Amino acid sequence: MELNKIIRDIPDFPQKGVLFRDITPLLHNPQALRETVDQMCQVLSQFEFDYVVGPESRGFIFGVPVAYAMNKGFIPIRKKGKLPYETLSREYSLEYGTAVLEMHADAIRPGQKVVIVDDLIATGGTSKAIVELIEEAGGQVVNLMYLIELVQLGGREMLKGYDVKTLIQY
Ligand SMILES: O=P(O)(O)OC[C@H]1O[C@H](OP(=O)(O)OP(=O)(O)O)[C@H](O)[C@@H]1O
Ligand SMILES: Nc1ncnc2[nH]cnc12
Repeated sequence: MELNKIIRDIPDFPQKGVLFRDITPLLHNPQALRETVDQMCQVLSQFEFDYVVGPESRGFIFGVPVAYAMNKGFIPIRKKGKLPYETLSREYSLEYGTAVLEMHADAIRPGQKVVIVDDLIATGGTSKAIVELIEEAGGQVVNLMYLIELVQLGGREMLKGYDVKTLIQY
């Protein structure tokens, strides 16, 4: 199944000049959803790790089923003010704005290994902030896994030195 054919392009969303890659048709299609999660698990099966880390909101969509299928725990990264316990936090910039991400301070113990799962890497700003949160907690990022890579936005360069895997490149 060609997953790239099911992703819908929306010009000028959420602001002028951004070509938004809409994954909702892929989520709507049971076969495409299963294949996406299965392919992510297949790639990640070569790594040893303790947790899947995924950012709100779209990182949750793929991160939790991957964690479930691989019998791992899931660590949510949330936008500022949503996590109830003590947090670590990082400001970051996006293709369309800036924000603050947080992780629970006790989510990762020093030496634990994690993979980051998200729907898409654009500038890499979100993922860089997550890597910094994980490393501040003493964790090690062994892989970063995405459905979509927007190559021209340079996310890979931002994450130089880390192992980035993507299923579809634009
Ligand atoms: O590589 P970057 O330039 O950081 O961009 C990628 C991030 O942007 C999107 O999330 P967004 O912040 O739009 O939030 P959402 O998942 O709640 O829609 C996407 O799901 C990634 O997390
Ligand atoms: N162009 C884009 N399409 C979909 N999600 C995004 N997140 C950041 N940039 C994006």
